Amino acid sequence: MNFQFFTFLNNETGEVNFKLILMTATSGLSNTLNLALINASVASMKEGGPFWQHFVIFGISLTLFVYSLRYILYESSRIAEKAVCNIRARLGDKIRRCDLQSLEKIGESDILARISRDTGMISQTTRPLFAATQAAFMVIFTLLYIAVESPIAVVLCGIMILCGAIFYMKDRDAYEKGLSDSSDSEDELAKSLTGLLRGFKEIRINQKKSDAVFADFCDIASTVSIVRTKVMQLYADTVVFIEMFFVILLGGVVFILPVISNEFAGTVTQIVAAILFFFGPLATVIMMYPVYMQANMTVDNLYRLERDLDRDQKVKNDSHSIVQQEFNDFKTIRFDQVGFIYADPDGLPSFQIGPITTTVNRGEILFLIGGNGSGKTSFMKLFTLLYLPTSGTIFVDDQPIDDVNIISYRNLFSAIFSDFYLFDKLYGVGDVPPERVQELLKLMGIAHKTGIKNGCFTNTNLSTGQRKRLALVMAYLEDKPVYIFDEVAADQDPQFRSYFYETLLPELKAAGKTILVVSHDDRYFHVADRILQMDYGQLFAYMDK
Ligand SMILES: Nc1ncnc2c1ncn2[C@@H]1O[C@H](COP(=O)(O)OP(=O)(O)OP(=O)(O)O)[C@@H](O)[C@H]1O
Repeated sequence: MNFQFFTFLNNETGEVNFKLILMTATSGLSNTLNLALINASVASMKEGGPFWQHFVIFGISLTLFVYSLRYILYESSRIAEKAVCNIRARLGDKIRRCDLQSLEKIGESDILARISRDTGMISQTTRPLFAATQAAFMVIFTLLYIAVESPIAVVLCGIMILCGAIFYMKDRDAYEKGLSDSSDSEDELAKSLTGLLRGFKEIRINQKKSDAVFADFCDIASTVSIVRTKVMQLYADTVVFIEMFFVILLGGVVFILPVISNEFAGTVTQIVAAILFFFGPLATVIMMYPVYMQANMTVDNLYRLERDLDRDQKVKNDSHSIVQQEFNDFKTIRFDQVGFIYADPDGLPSFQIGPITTTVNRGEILFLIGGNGSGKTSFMKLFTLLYLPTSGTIFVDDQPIDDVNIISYRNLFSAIFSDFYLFDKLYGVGDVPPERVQELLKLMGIAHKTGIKNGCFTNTNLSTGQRKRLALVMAYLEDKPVYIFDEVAADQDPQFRSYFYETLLPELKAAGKTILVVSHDDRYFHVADRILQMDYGQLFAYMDK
């Protein structure tokens, strides 16, 4: 028996404890006691019953049952939500500390499916699974009760349940495979849906593309439907099996037992009542078993994601909560034979950056030029150490950057990449006076489009150029020693472009900032102290003042 799901709940919360198990068993036991008391009371009617003693014990047992059942249902809901919250927080934390390359390898849709769909499944199924565990206890105690009433009856029930279990288990592998296929095909569907949403503009203006994408989406949706139908049909077989099994069990007790044992006649009513009584719980246990298998699989998926996030985590000592300022007064950033290699899906090198040996001085304005695919973006990711070098070392002054100081190094930068994301809150800039934000918005010419309220921008539905200006506002507020601007001026009007190159960059330089700008605006090349060129992954000096 695989207890992975319950182990997961306990690992995440430490609260699947003895008391919870005891309460689950108590709930099963007290309900069996209810049955025994009802049976005893019925039997006592021949001797002048029902007796008040039975009634009192029945009251106590019922109270115990209600209390323990309520306890396990409340606790299991709380534990499930706590476990889900913990794993979401832990995975979220690992994601933010993960290497960019690992994140790119795992893929956004896999992460979204795990953190939203799989954790949602755990939160939905935990309570029913605890209820099924309680039902399993009830079945065991009811069988014990039958054993007390008639040992031969429990042997017959036991044999029949065993045969039933063997028959039922024969589909287990098919069921597990069906669940696994279903989970894989739903992941594919999530990926396809992401494409449909992200590529909305492209497909909306191209009917052929729209039809092809939609056909692909329908194919995947239909695969999901076929796989799910198969799983559900196996589930339907289970339901039919349970109904049939129950009737066979009752028939066996009523027709076979009297033939093999003549002491049975006196207890027939109690035993039939007991079977009728435990049928509900037994059905729950059997029906919940596939759900339990699915829950185990979900836990597997979550831990697989966690392992993937951990595996490529090269920076072990990520003291992320303490952002040290140790490099803020740096004089130089030096690349010593720094190289980076992309690998294709077979692990073979597909594109190489460097090895690069160069020095960036504090307060320099550097322009980076190069053709499409020459490696500019990759170089920026390497410069900021979002990608870790596959060879060579980066030095800040004379200090090599390693696992211990990499977080401080990364915190030197404020970057606007071409695919930047704009948060609508002023995250990570402390308590900035709203007047200062307003002043910057005015400076960037977007004060009429957005403002600041309770630490949030009032509007982020802006044009591409305006969004870049808002990103510049954030970059100013972050006030880092090194700025990286990837084609920030490309979507700006001529006035702002001129302002960006001829006022903003020199002002930042005057404030001691180091700036790397990806730009093809040769009209403004005079602003740069140096121009670097990327070509097939190699860095060359294009112009040096
Ligand atoms: N995640 C990745 N995995 C594998 N190869 C990649 C990846 N990203 C980029 N490359 C490859 O690295 C090379 C350099 O890409 P990069 O994006 O750095 O170029 P770029 O100069 O910024 O191009 P552009 O001006 O078109 O944005 C390209 O050949 C590209 O195919």
